[in-house]
Formats: sequence, C-alpha cells, structure tokens
Amino acid sequence: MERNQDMTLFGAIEAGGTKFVCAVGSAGRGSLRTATIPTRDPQATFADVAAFFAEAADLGPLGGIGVGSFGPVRIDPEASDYGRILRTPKPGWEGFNILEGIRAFSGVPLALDTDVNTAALAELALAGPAVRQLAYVTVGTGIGVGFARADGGLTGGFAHPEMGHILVRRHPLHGDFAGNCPFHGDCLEGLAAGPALIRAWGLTPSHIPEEHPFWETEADYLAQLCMTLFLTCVPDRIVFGGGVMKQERLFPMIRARTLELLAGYLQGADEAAAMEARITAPLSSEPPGLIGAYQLIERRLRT
Ligand SMILES: Nc1ncnc2c1ncn2[C@@H]1O[C@H](COP(=O)(O)OP(=O)(O)OP(=O)(O)O)[C@@H](O)[C@H]1O
Ligand SMILES: [Zn+2]
Repeated sequence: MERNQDMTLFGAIEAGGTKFVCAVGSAGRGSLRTATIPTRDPQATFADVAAFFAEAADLGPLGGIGVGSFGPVRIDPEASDYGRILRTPKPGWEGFNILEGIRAFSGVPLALDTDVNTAALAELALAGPAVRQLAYVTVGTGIGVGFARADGGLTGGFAHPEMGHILVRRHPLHGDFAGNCPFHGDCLEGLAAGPALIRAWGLTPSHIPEEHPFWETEADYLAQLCMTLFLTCVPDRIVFGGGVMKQERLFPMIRARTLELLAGYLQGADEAAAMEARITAPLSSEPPGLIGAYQLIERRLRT
C-alpha cells in the first residue's frame, strides 16, 4: 500500500558549529521529536546523531533526511564530494563529509544545503507571494547569509555565497579593534559576530548596557550588509536570526541605518514603512534552518 505523502515522516538536522539539532517530523506537521547535541569532533557528534535517529525509529520509517549545515560545505548534489565541509577553523571538521556521516547509520535519501539556505527556504514559505527572493542572515558565532527564490532557483555557482566575510567600512567608534576573523581579521564577521562583540568590548552579549557604542557600531555593520544585499541581489525581504539578534533593539536601528546608507537611491527600499517589511525577524516557530531542512528533502524527493 502506498503511504499517504502527507503522513510521511522525515528527518531534519541543523548542523551547527555549537550544536546539532536533530528532529523527526515534516515541513507541514513540524517536529514530533527533537534533540540538541553539542558539537564536538565529528565522530563523537555523529555517534549521538545516530543514537537519536535509532531511538526515534519508534515514530516510524523516514522518507529521507534533510540537512542544513554550517559552512563552507559542498552543496552541489552533482559534486563527487557533496556534503564535505571545506575550509574551517573548527577542529576536526575540515574535509569531513556530513552526508557520509549520516550514510554510516541510515540508507534513506539525503539532501543537504547550508543552514542559512534552508532557513531562507523556511522563511520564504511563510512570507507570502509578495516575497520572490529572500535573504536569511544569521548573526551568531559567525555571520552567514542564505538565499531562497520562489522560482526554486539557486544563488551561487561553483560554491555557495559567503557574505559574512564581505569587507565593510569600519566604524570610527570601533577604534583600532583588529577584528576576529581567523582568515580576514576585520571582515563583517570579524567585526560584528558574537565573539567579536565579546572581544572588542568585553561585553556579556546578553547584558549590553543601554548606553554603549556596541549598538551604533553593530547596527551600522549590519546595515552595510543590508545595503550590499539590496544593491546586488535585491531581496524582497532580509530576515535576521541568530544569537546576537535576540537583541531586538537592533532591528529598528538596522532599518534606520540602511535607509540612511541607501540615501533614497533604491526605490522600494526608500521609505521607513517599506523597510518594516523588508528587514524582519524570523516568522518560523521552530528554528528556520530545521524546518527548511524538511522542505529541502521533501522538495528533492518530489523532483
Ligand atoms: N541574548 C543574546 N544577546 C546577544 N548575543 C547573544 C545572545 N545569546 C547568544 N548570543 C551570542 O550569539 C552567539 C551564538 O549564536 P547562535 O546561538 O546563533 O549560535 P551559532 O553558533 O550561530 O549556532 P550554531 O550552533 O549554528 O553554530 C554567541 O557569540 C553568543 O555570545
Ligand atoms: Zn572573514
């Protein structure tokens, strides 16, 4: 008997540098069971991932597993090393193939993209028909930007975009802070990701005083990213997530600074009211990267 497609269960993994979130469910139903696994070396981490899916077998068989992974990672399904982690300072992970890690314990179909691309997929599905292209930005331990298009098209060629590492104009209040990126020093990630704010200011990220130069510098750097995004890819919406964006006060500041930087040049992104819908927090009630991982595998199996 054929299983009703709507009832099929899938696995989803949001593979992050700090934690792996594993889940069983579907894009439509959400997650029936989830587990958060601290990221250690690949062997220890995947032992726990395998144990989660073994225990979750009581929920029923899986139609496939979708993965939203930290990057840089090979996301081209045609590449011989699809799923391989590329240049990374994360100990033990460079060269490790995430999909092979899953194949070691499961024979179901797999699909993988970056965590920010799967997050963008999930947010696009919630955004409504006016949003044809969406960019998802995470500001956490690093900064990553993913894209999703309503026509299913992809952004990228030989690799996926790495916009977290763009060069930005330094804010004068940042003084001579050298930046934190192991590759580029004061690229955007080196100046504006979570570890940079700890290093530059000695702040506890969850307790930032109201009067502190962090707010102005952070909003400025993230607005520079928004300006570059609007001028290059023209996303209808930019969604910001990640640990640092728990500081909701940043949202109006980023919108206002983006308007200032664009200086009325780009029609459609030249009014405060329009900016409210163009730069937003995630709509998804589960981590968007996880919901997008279900969507990714479900979509791959349909085509
Ligand atoms: N409430 C907060 N306000 C500001 N910054 C925060 C807050 N909570 C966490 N952070 C910062 O966010 C960063 C962690 O981000 P996040 O939780 O998105 O994890 P991540 O490392 O991006 O996730 P992953 O597990 O996918 O690697 C840390 O640098 C932390 O200092
Ligand atoms: Zn960098």
